[in-house]
Amino acid sequence: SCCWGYAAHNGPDKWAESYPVANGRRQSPIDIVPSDASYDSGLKPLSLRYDPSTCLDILNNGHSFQVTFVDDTDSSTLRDGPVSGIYRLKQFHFHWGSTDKTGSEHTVDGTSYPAELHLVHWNTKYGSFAEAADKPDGLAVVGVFLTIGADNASLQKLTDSFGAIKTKGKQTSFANFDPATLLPDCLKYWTYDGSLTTPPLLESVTWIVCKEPISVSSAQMAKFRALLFSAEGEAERCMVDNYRPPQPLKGRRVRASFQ
Ligand SMILES: NS(=O)(=O)c1cccc(F)c1
Ligand SMILES: [Zn+2]
Repeated sequence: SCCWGYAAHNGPDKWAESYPVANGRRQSPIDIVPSDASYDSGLKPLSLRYDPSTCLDILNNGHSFQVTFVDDTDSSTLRDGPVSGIYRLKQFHFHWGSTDKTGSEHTVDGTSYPAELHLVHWNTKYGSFAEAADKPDGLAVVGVFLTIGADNASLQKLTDSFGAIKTKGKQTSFANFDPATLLPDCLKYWTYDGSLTTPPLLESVTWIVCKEPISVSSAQMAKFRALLFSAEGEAERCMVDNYRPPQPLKGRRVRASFQ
């Protein structure tokens, strides 16, 4: 009944009670079926240009951990790809599982990854994230899958700060982090029209899901899972399985930037 979450009483199956758009026509995430995606030669390469000095802080918001950026200039932007205009980076965050078998929001041919990174950008034609958040072309989120492998030095900078943000509501300064270090070498992507994957589930997102994953080690995943959904002084609830399962495609087309 209270705030939304990922537990049985307030999780994805209950969200439609407070957010009827949960049953809408362009909900996210989806299962991406590569053989059903159509190559679109009109899709441009992604232009992601980030300025590490715009990195502000890292926060446990009770649903995930999030790194927030100063977005009052065009220093950190997404251009081209499937979008027109300039989109500014607002924040990035992750979704992950309780085991390495599950955790991503998008799936590929029904396969889940242990985690998924979301880099959230807003369309500068709307002046602010808040104004852009409910417009059909308001947001563009780049999704990057994480796969178990070698330690990821860039992720290590994030996990090293987790001691200061273990519980809901904690935040700490986080400077000079370059989000480009979290991107795969190859920026081939799938794109489709979708939504926020958490309440308010607004249908305002152009999704750009990278085909190539980045690595994360099992030890690093264990650190993600040691974060807490709960606030200090509350009964400890490990922050795991903070992902929404795939939603119906409802006639949408998924395009590929590659053949
Ligand atoms: N998980 S997500 O769709 O990227 C998202 C959810 C809520 C707010 C936001 F800015 C991004
Ligand atoms: Zn997300």
